[in-house]
Amino acid sequence: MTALQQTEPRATIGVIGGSGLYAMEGLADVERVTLQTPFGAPSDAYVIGTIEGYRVAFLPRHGVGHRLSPSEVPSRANMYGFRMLGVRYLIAVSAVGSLREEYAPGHIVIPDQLYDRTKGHRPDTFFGGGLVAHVQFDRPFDAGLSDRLEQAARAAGATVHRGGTLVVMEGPQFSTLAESEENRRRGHHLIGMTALPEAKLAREAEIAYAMLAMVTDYDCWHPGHDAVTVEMVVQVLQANARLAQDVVRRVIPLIGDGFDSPAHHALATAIITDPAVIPAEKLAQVELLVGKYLRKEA
Ligand SMILES: CSC[C@H]1O[C@H](OP(=O)(O)O)[C@H](O)[C@@H]1O
Ligand SMILES: Nc1ncnc2[nH]cnc12
Repeated sequence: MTALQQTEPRATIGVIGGSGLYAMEGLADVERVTLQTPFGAPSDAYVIGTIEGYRVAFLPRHGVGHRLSPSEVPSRANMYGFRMLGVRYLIAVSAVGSLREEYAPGHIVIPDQLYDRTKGHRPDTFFGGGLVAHVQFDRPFDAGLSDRLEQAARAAGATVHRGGTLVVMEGPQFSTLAESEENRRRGHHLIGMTALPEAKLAREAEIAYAMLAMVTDYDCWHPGHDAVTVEMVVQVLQANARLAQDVVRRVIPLIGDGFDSPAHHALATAIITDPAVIPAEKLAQVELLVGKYLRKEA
């Protein structure tokens, strides 16, 4: 299927899988949807299927086979594509390093803050080009969705930590010891490479976004650990693959038919440009996101 705007809602719940989570288990009535968006092609085809009676759209962030580095993940296309499918609740699964003794490998964290240490090269907004919008981002994760994720993770028997700041680095190299120690001094709890700009774009697409962070290693600061390796990360992910799948399966019915989220109204107070001066091509590009607000103004 190729379409640039939403035609029919196909799923209101989405899951974006990170390292080690390239497919979702237990989906019934599966369809694969290949989308082209005004912001390019997403990481892979979306796989849509039914879990516990609800349609869910899954996308592997790095593509099947893990072809895309963190800097190459096309987050604008990925988030726009989810919105084209009708997704309004997105669970982001991510492998993260721990910067705190108490957040041990194998644990699950539902972070509540982000700190941007990417290098500014990743396209991180749908706006600009004649249409300026400034969404709020003081609370990057949706509280209601995080509550449900926490409940699901506890029900699955995981060791769960609620809250924590995830610092997002550019990568793909892991941190130096000096960087890891500085991240700890700054009070950060976790480190990863992909939550930004993904979370910002979900907000601009008015999708409620929460993260299931799987702790895979202690980064390099921990005296009891050698430098982090991909082998180490993959080993912990493999040992916890079933747990991640179980948490995701359990959170779907908790989201159910949905709930109101501030994220769903993120653009209501964000657009500053006079509709009369927005270029037609720009409007066409983001009609799916802003159409309802601009039509109201007209
Ligand atoms: C394989 S270790 C580093 C890699 O894993 C994480 O990916 P994701 O967030 O998609 O699970 C991390 O951000 C790096 O991209
Ligand atoms: N130590 C680490 N640093 C950055 N991203 C990670 N993803 C998993 N472990 C990580």
